[in-house]
Amino acid sequence: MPDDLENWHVVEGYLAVIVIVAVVALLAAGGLFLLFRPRRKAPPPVKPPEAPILPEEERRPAAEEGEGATTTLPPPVKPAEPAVVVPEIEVPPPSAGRMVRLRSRLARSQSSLGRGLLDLLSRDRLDDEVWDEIEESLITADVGVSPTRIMVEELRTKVKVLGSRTSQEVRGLLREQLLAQVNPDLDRTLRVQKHGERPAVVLIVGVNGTGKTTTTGKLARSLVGDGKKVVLGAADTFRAAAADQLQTWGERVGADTVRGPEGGDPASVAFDATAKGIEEKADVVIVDTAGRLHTKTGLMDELGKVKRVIEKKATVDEVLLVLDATTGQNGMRQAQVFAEVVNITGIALTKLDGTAKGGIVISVQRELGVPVKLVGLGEGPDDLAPFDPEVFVDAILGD
Ligand SMILES: Nc1nc2c(ncn2[C@@H]2O[C@H](COP(=O)(O)OP(=O)(O)OP(=O)(O)O)[C@@H](O)[C@H]2O)c(=O)[nH]1
Repeated sequence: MPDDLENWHVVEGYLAVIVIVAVVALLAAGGLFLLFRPRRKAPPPVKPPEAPILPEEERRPAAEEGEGATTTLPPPVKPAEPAVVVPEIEVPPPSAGRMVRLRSRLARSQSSLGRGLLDLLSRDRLDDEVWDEIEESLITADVGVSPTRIMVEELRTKVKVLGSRTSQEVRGLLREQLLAQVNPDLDRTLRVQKHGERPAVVLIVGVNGTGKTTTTGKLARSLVGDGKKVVLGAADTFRAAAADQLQTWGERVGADTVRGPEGGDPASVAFDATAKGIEEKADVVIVDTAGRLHTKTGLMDELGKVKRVIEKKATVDEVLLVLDATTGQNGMRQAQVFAEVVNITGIALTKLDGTAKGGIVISVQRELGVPVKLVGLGEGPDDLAPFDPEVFVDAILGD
């Protein structure tokens, strides 16, 4: 074989080796690429749309219909247009006959006293022990020691004269005695008559918490019910809520309320209320005062000043002391402090529906020397009544 041919075979051998190596290298590189190729980032999971949150009452029927039940959603509620609130002026009933209307409330709270006394007085033998029991019943009902003694003495004498008694006679005797102590002859008319162009002024005094502001509001209603034009003065500047409360009472019956800044001078509010009453040609101005029993002189100064400034423009015709019937002797002591610092002309006895101790009517009149003119017989706006002694005594005795 010639040398050239031999060389050519050697070159061919080399070339084949190179090709094989190149193919193997390519395959290896491809495998490595597949193994380590960069991964494409997965897209974020798509969140299913959230179901609308329905109010409790709309969710409940769907649950009751069972799983898979379809619920028809109510059409979206259009927000209501803001309504213009026109306060409705109420027409309260007149004051006359209110105590008769509220008689059942009184009977409910007071008749146990009457029943007890009638039972004791109807016994065949009325010995000292029974008389002691009668005395105790009267004292427990807050009648007061000395009116109780007077009543028991009178009853003893009359029972002796009568001898045997029918239940009607016993009732008659007790009625007579109770009525005498309540005293139907006292003048209980509210002085709310206008003086020419000037309105009458009523000052409401008493300890806070006795129902003073409530009574002022109820009185305004009652006077409006009697056809009078009323202006209110919120001179209880000590308690901010009292002015709001009074204003609400006034708005309900169309009466304007004059108020001042919280903690301001009560006398200045009383003065402005009187001026407003004159300007509006009102019949009555009712001024609610603060009832802080800080010191007696402080109270005297405050109420004295309120009265003096009103009297620059009008006359204070009525000073009503509000007393909570449920507070018994404690309330009575506080009432006495007021009576010492201001000339009280009448008592408004509140919450008489909430106590069996109706005898307080007798004792408070006696202690303070002024008549009970108004009684509160409930929380309703028209549950304030002119006091009527006969209705009161009959409610105690029952039918
Ligand atoms: N049952 C009954 N509740 C009454 C009577 N008078 C007032 N009240 C209630 O007593 C509650 C308490 O009244 P008070 O705490 O004295 O409040 P107020 O009327 O603002 O009185 P002041 O604090 O004195 O201004 C209120 O819910 C009144 O409705 C009443 O004659 N009978």
